[in-house]
Amino acid sequence: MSALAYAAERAVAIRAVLAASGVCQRVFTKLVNGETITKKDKSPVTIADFSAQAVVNTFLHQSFPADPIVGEEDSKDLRGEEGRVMREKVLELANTGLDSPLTEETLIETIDRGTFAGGPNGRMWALDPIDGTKGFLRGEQFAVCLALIVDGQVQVGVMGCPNLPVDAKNQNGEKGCLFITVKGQGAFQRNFSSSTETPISMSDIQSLADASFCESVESGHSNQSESAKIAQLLGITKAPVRMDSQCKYCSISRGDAEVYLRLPVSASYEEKIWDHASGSLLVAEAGGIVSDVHGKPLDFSKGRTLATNSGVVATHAEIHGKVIEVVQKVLFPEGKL
Ligand SMILES: Nc1ncnc2c1ncn2[C@@H]1O[C@H](COP(=O)(O)OS(=O)(=O)O)[C@@H](OP(=O)(O)O)[C@H]1O
Ligand SMILES: [Mg+2]
Ligand SMILES: [Mg+2]
Ligand SMILES: [Mg+2]
Repeated sequence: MSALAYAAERAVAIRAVLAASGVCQRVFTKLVNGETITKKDKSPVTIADFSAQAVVNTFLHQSFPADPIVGEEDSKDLRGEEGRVMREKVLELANTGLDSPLTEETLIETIDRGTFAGGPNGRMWALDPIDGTKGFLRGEQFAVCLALIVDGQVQVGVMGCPNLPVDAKNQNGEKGCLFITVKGQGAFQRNFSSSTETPISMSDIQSLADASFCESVESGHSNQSESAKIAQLLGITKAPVRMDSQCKYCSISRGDAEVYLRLPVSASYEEKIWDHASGSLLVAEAGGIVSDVHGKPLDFSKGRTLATNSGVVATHAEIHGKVIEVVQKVLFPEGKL
């Protein structure tokens, strides 16, 4: 029997995400004020974001040197005299996750391997070294997210969620889980502490009255008053589960909640491919459908953003049509798109 498709990519992605997750956990225990900087759009970035991108990019380059990477971060703030303090910290931290240490020069080069523009052709990796940086800073949920996209289709997704309980029913139990998926091969979860993988699937709810939904913690990332209206119209009575990062996709994929709503707050914001590539494949492989608010599939072939999509609606396949119908009614009451 021939080997499963993308077996090598899956294995390398697991090693890379575990190493980067370890770096993030080490940074968190050391994180102090002043090590967070803010980008032009006011989003935070920490030494952990840079270090984790350097670690993952190093693993990818070792195994797949020809593959381009669409990564969230770049080295701009680490260069020159202004960036020296930050650069030295990032170098030290990144090297805690690597067998062969990077130098200051190779660190910059490695981080900037993530500047690929994306597009419709060929292979590329999409990397969010820390998704949910705000959650990371609060000691709550964040995820290291890596996906392989081939000709615009996500083929492999691996997400490391260091603060996510391995069992949602035991919030005080072991934390740290990895979610793994390859197109056509299903969705799996394993603990950081063991390599045993367990298949996961979305919960097969019979009635929306029993459902609960996930959304962003940040009201600036998803319109929470509209999601409350949608929930009410759907007959959902449970309070929303607010969680940072693609842990939302992971949670619904293993049945902790049934619906993930990300409703656009501003018409001009384009979702980034690294915020959705791995999570959307995980949900699809766990029995769900992921689309934008119009029911259109997410299109990963348009560059670094989902330029032709608006928001995200992820649910079990059985209820997706119904949820989209209500989302449309609430967002576009006059039927205008
Ligand atoms: N305006 C707006 N609308 C939608 N999304 C935005 C917006 N601004 C930022 N971002 C992206 O949100 C990513 C974090 O998403 P979350 O779902 O984790 O939101 S939350 O911060 O937890 O509430 C976050 O990812 P990270 O930067 O990796 O944390 C951003 O890429
Ligand atoms: Mg960010
Ligand atoms: Mg992100
Ligand atoms: Mg990020």
